[in-house]
Amino acid sequence: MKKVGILGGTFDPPHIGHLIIANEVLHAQNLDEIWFMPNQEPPHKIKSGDVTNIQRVEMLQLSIEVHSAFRIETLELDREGKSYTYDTMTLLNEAHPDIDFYFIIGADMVEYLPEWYKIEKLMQIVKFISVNRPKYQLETDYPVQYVKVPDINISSSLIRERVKDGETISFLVRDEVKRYIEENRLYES
Ligand SMILES: Nc1ncnc2c1ncn2[C@@H]1O[C@H](COP(=O)(O)OP(=O)(O)OP(=O)(O)O)[C@@H](O)[C@H]1O
Ligand SMILES: O=C(O)c1ccc[n+]([C@@H]2O[C@H](COP(=O)([O-])O)[C@@H](O)[C@H]2O)c1
Repeated sequence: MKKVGILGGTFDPPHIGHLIIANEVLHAQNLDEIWFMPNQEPPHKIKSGDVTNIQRVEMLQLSIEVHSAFRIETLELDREGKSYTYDTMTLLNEAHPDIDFYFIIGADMVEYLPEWYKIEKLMQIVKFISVNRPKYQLETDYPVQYVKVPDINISSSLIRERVKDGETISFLVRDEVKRYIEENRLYES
């Protein structure tokens, strides 16, 4: 069976933390590929409203082109409403019976797991891999594997605040993404 890690996210915008954790998990778990999966509506927070789905996908494309094992899965963008992972993984398992999926989450999402939609059933249809994230706890009663990554204190919120305040985002996102944000005047207000 092919082993694929799914990094679901809002990617508003994608930053180097996403790339680092994807690469670390790819190697630590001997996965074949990582699929970056932008959500339509994040179940637990509100998108910034500054970007379109197409812009988030374009920034993801610019981010992942560095790695031949990185792909984008746009399935959640075809569905309106909140992107519940249970619904998505049911569809992905049906569409790819030859693939063993691993859903990758940062420690902030581990803390939130008890609130996930149909969490008990979700745990039965996909394996979870967690990674550490500064300021969040990894303890959970759910059967989640753990991959230790270098602590990365970068978030999409930080990038948005920096742009709004006219501060640098160099090296926090890929240069191509920085240029895209500037050219499209994203996150300025
Ligand atoms: N610096 C990081 N360290 C570990 N995990 C991270 C990091 N940044 C993002 N993640 C994980 O990547 C996934 C997608 O994150 P997302 O696209 O929501 O970015 P974010 O930085 O958390 O965004 P925001 O600041 O807008 O909440 C989530 O599982 C999140 O926990
Ligand atoms: O299904 C849920 O209830 C659920 C609750 C919180 C987060 N998720 C998913 O977890 C991934 C990371 O979430 P986010 O919002 O931090 O980008 C993303 O794919 C979300 O759709 C899913």
